[in-house]
Amino acid sequence: MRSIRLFHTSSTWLSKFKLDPNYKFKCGIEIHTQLKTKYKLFSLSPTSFYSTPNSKVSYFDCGLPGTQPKLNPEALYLALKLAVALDCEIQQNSSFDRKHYFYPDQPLGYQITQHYHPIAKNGFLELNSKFDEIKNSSKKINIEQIQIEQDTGKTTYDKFDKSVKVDYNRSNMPLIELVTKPDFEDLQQVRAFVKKYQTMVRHLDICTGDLETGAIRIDVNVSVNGNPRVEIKNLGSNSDIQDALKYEYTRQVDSIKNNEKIIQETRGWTGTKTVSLRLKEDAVDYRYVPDSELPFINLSPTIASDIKESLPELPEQILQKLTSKPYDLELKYARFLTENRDTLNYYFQLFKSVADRHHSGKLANNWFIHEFLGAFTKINVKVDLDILPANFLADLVLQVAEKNISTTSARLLLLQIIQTPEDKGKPIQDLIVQYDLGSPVDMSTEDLNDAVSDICSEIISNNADVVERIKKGQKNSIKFLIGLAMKETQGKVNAKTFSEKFNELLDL
Ligand SMILES: Nc1ncnc2c1ncn2[C@@H]1O[C@H](COP(=O)(O)OP(=O)(O)OP(=O)(O)O)[C@@H](O)[C@H]1O
Ligand SMILES: [Mg+2]
Ligand SMILES: [Mg+2]
Repeated sequence: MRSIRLFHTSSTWLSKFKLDPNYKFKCGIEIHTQLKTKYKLFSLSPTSFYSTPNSKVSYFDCGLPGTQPKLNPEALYLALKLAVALDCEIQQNSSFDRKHYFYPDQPLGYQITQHYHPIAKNGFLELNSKFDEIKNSSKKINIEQIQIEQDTGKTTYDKFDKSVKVDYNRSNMPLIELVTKPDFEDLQQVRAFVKKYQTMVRHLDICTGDLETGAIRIDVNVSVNGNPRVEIKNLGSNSDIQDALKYEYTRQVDSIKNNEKIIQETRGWTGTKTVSLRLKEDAVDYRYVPDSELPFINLSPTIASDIKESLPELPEQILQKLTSKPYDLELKYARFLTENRDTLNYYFQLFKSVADRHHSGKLANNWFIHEFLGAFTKINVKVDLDILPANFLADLVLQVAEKNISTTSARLLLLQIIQTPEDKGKPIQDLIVQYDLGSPVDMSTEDLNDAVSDICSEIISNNADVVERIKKGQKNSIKFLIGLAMKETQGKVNAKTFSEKFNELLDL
């Protein structure tokens, strides 16, 4: 199989950075995840991602006096899905608290969160070297808790009129904060955990899973050799997380070597280094109090098992399935498919559609991953699966399998379809006719056999040097001759026919 750029194998850059065995790295992370609900957490304004600033704001979202919160049950349901998928203990009773601080993006003067009684506790996510890029064979990351909370608005500094602008569209959007125990022992584990978490929230369909858009925001806490922890807030990409961790670990190790005291503090990441934002002594006193307007959440004792039954297959189960019979995909391709639900669904449909028509579904593997997705990469176009529905790609695969069209023609047709919007949705059979790609397949006809013989003979006489090489044992050079013949016939005759003919004519 040809390899294409869509896939990365292992991350060699990670191995360049080494922890010093004398300085023990310890890390715990906090993940904020924006839930994909229709409405906001405590109001009926629609959630919005790309709307005009301040166009999706209700009275409650901007903290007008007299307005009251009402919990959106969809947010609760999505949080529970994640909690169950991570094997957390769902708390039958939980409640909301007010975390006070004053900032323009927080119009209520406090954030509603779950400080004293979160919705779920004590879960875990297991990493293993079969499916995750970690050094040990397995590593369990314990989850301390999952809490539901509101997002804040967004402030931006406008350079032109030198003012700070506030957009309340994000205010009161539903978030969950997941807090892990400080179980990470190296950087690979953090990276693998975040990746696995991203894939999981996408599969559960509770969040887009993207760090770059801010749908997931991560704070990391690092300590070395039992010294106080330092928190680095708001890391926006996987590489920022890795770079910030490397920088902070090295900084702390150097401090210890220089006998400097490490203090508990919160730092920010500038893109090249971490800088102090505030020390523990200056920590804000949040004056947590239970929210007086929101009732307790009381859940049925069977809620965890009920939700468990309704969960889709989790990414790890899917990977297991894709790498075993009948799919038998290589792990890197299985991983690629698992990262995107639409791609995965397309693959399963294609596989089934080919298998249903009495062919090995495995024919689909190469055609989907290398030929179809590869064609987009080849011409540098964003993958759009709608261009060719799965059952149509299955038609094409079968046309090739039944030798009604050559592999070369099928490849050309895929490129053509991708670049021609008018071809979208047209049946494959019609396109084969439209582009005159049907091969004169009937090899029983003497005419065709003669035509193939003529073409091959001519190529042989025009390429004496290649023929000599083949005769001397470089059998592979025959591919060059086949290529010339295919070009001559514009891919209408398949490679196997030419291969047989060349072998016959050259007495191989
Ligand atoms: N010694 C340690 N070294 C590294 N990380 C630690 C250590 N002790 C605790 N942590 C991590 O610090 C994080 C603490 O998060 P938590 O949300 O409980 O508190 P916080 O950071 O003080 O609160 P806030 O949500 O306001 O930032 C957890 O992820 C935990 O695993
Ligand atoms: Mg926290
Ligand atoms: Mg924190």
